[in-house]
Amino acid sequence: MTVDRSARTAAPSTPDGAASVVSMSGARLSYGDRVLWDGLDLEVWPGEFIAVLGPNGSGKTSLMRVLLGLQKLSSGTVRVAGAAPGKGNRRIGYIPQQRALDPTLALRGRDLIGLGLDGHRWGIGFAGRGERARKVDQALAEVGATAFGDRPVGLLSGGEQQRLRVAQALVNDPRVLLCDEPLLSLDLAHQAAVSNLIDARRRSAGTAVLFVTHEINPILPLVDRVLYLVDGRFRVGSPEEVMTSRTLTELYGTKVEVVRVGGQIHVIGAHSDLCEDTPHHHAEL
Ligand SMILES: Nc1ncnc2c1ncn2[C@@H]1O[C@H](COP(=O)(O)OP(=O)(O)OP(=O)(O)O)[C@@H](O)[C@H]1O
Repeated sequence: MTVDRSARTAAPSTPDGAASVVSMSGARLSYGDRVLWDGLDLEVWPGEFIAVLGPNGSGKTSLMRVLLGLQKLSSGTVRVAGAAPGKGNRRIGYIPQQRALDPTLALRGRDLIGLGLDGHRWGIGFAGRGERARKVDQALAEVGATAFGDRPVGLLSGGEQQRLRVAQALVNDPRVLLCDEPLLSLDLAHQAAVSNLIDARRRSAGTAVLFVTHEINPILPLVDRVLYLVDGRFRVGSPEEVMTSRTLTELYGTKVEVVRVGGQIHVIGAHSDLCEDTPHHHAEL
């Protein structure tokens, strides 16, 4: 399915009559007195790429957890791939925040990817061993991991492990791909490779992408809409609508400058934890 994104960037509608794959209405999440977000209405359409931005602790990972069915909303409703979160998990791919795997883990890369196909089931594996192996090989090749697919994952570099996580998330053709800072620890070449892979998949298969990041620039050309969370407030819209000095000043409640240089967006403000000013994402392995 090829998706016309231009028709949907500013005002989400259903140009091809497709149903949204994520639907949140009046969603509120609070921990005790602390409100992470409230009144969140969000429809995400097949093939759409949404960047989820916000400073530390603004509730980006918590949003992922709600969509995965790991965290209940305080109020409001949420549906993912046409079902309550947790029920439709097989249609959700998830790339978690990078954490180094245990060096003693006796699991090969191809086993990790295989878990994305049938890890939710006990006993009987994916129908047809040949078909399963073919899908795993294809997923390994897509992330350029064929050469290390048979090595124990715990002995791989952080970037190699991350590429396997991407393959695992995509191997089951998810309708929704949730990415929690998937480019962290990747060098620039692999940041581009992983971004392009995700982009190609959503264009060819209509997979919707929610992509949590502190830095929008590496993915800016791919982004249809931004969901920007700050201290209980949020804005949703195209990068041109949201990433402006006026909007971010309103959101942060303090003077923020958005500067565009050479096709990149830089956010400059009083907070040290503002998005896009954190260069650690470019760390080499
Ligand atoms: N189960 C929980 N109970 C209480 N507070 C929680 C719980 N889970 C998260 N929080 C708090 O909610 C806030 C939002 O956390 P979350 O991990 O969603 O933020 P984030 O935007 O992903 O942050 P970061 O950019 O640092 O990864 C944090 O202050 C966190 O401590």
